Amino acid sequence: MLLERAYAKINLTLNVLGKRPDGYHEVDMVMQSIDLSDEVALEWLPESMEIVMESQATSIPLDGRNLAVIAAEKFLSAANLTRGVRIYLTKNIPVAAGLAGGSADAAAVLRGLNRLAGHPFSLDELAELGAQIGSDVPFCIYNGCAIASGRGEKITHVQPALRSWVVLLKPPLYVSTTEVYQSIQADDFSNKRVSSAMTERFAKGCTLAEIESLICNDLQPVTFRLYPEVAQLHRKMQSVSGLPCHMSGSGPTLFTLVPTQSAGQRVYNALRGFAKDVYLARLFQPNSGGQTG
Ligand SMILES: C[C@@](CO)(OP(=O)(O)O)[C@H](O)COP(=O)(O)OP(=O)(O)OC[C@H]1O[C@@H](n2ccc(N)nc2=O)[C@H](O)[C@@H]1O
Ligand SMILES: Nc1ncnc2c1ncn2[C@@H]1O[C@H](COP(=O)(O)OP(=O)(O)O)[C@@H](O)[C@H]1O
Repeated sequence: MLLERAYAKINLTLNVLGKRPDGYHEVDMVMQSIDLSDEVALEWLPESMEIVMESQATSIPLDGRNLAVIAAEKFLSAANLTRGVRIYLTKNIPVAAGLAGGSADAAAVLRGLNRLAGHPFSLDELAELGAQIGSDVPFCIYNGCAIASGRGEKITHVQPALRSWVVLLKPPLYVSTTEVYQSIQADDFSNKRVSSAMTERFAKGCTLAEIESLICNDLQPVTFRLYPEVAQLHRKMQSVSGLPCHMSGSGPTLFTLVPTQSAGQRVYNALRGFAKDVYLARLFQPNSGGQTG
């Protein structure tokens, strides 16, 4: 049995630059992994050609619609393998939350099967395969901090990254990424890419306070219009924490960055007074040696 971790992400910047002829939106984002993670266990099935998926999670399909199963199918076909696989997913990342949980699971399956099969693909090749599954999957292959452009699949690694903790609040509702992108109006588009300004500040070793003013998300007003209860929770989170709060991806998860674990614990305790799904996590960088394919 081989274990692979699937890390959630937050968006430190998310600019939507326009709609493309293929129906996707051109984006420019600073993506950052956090150490809130799912665990994927994988093994070959000796006497079966099936992909068998199991999980303790009750809120996601465990059949061919699961992104982990789709990833296994893609991998086997690209590697020209006819083998059965068992996937056991321990789900900790909240679902449909703007944290790329499904994409992270798909990426972990690609990395894990690549290890089981003796590394037929490089990480870059796995990212290309991942792009066929979803726009966020290539980033989840590498983890760490990156600028993501195109529809989100073009990855430029960023080093050094920000060192910080994050407190997350997941509002109790389901947000569809497709619905949010479909609800964008002309005024929501930005003509600027904030990502390079932010990563220049990382390189200068700027403090969290100096980075804070650049955190942005063009999808935030869209989701707030669709779900006013998220806007209301955002106001409450800011007033209770006394800190600027932001939305990740298409939402609805809200987050605030804090410099230390103890500061994070104080904010966590305050938010737990009115919200059930609150998490304290650390921004995650893979080992300096990087992950192997
Ligand atoms: C908004 C973001 C920000 O990181 O994350 P989440 O909120 O999903 O975590 C991503 O852009 C989400 O990427 P991902 O969740 O992989 O989306 P995909 O499966 O590729 O696309 C789902 C649907 O979203 C829309 N879509 C997605 C990406 C993009 N750049 N433009 C789009 O218009 C399309 O309608 C597409 O059919
Ligand atoms: N392994 C998976 N984990 C979570 N969601 C999954 C998975 N496979 C498929 N899905 C579906 O993908 C959709 C988006 O889930 P998720 O990736 O958690 O959202 P987001 O990208 O907003 O963080 C949900 O409708 C969910 O049912």
